[in-house]
Amino acid sequence: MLEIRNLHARIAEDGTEIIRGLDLTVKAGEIAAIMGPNGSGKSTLSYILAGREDYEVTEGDIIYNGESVLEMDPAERAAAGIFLAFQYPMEIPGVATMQFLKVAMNEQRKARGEPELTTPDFIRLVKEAAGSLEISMEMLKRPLNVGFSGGEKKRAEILQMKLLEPKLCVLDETDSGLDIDALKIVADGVNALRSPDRATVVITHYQRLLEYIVPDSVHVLSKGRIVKSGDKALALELEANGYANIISEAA
Ligand SMILES: Nc1ncnc2c1ncn2[C@@H]1O[C@H](COP(=O)(O)OP(=O)(O)OP(=O)(O)O)[C@@H](O)[C@H]1O
Repeated sequence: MLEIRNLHARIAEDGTEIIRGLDLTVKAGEIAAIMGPNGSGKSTLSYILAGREDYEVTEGDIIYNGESVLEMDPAERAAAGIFLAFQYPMEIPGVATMQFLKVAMNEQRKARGEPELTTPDFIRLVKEAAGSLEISMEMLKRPLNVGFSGGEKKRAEILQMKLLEPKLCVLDETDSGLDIDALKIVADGVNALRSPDRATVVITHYQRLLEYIVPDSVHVLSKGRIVKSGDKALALELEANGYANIISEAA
C-alpha cells in the first residue's frame, strides 16, 4: 500500500535536510506506529506524505498503491485516499465545520468522478459519524476548530477521517491533549476504520495509545531515518528504556 524508498527531503526555503534516507513499508490492512525523539522528523514525514509544498524531496520515492505520489499535489493525494490528521489542526474562521465537511467530501467525490452527496444524505452521514465521536451538532455549526478545545480539535480530525474514508490514514500525535475518555473514543474511531484495504500510520510518543490502537509494526525514527523496526513489544521497550540505547546501537 505504502512504500517509502530511500527518501531524502529538505525544507524548501533554506535547504535543511530533515529526512535522510528513510525506508518504510506499510501493507494494506496494517497499522504501523512511528515513534521517535522530538525533532526526529515525524511530523515532517507526515507533511511530505500529504504533499505539503514547504518540503522538497531530493532523492528516493514514495510509492502509494504502486504509483509514485511525488508529482501529485495535496488535493490529488487526498482524492486518491491519503489523509493526514494534523498534530496541530488549523482553525478556519468563517467556515462552519459542517460546510467544511460537505465541501471536503464533495470535492473528493468530484475528483473521483462520483456524484455529489445530497444534503439529506450528507446530514445523515455526519450525524452518524459525529454521534460515535460524541461531537454535538452544535459544535459542527461553529467555525472549524475555532475555539475548540485541544481534545475537540483531535476528535474533529477523526470525524473528517471517518467521513472521507481514506485508504492511507496518517495520524500525527492524535493522542496528545486527549483525556482518558476522549482517547478511547478516538481509538475506537480509528479501530472502526481498520480494514484489509486500508493502511494506517500512527505517530505517537506514548505506548498508552498503542494499548488501544494495537499496531502491527513499530518503527523508530531518528534523525530522519528509521533506525529500528519491530512489533508492539518494541513500543514497550522504548517506554521502559527510552531511545538512547536503540539509537546508539543503530549508529
Ligand atoms: N519549515 C521548517 N523550518 C525550519 N525547521 C523545520 C521546518 N520543518 C521542520 N523543521 C525542523 O525539522 C526537525 C524535525 O521536525 P519535526 O516536526 O518533523 O519533528 P518531530 O519528530 O515531529 O518532533 P516532535 O516529536 O517534537 O513533534 C526539527 O528540528 C524542526 O525544527
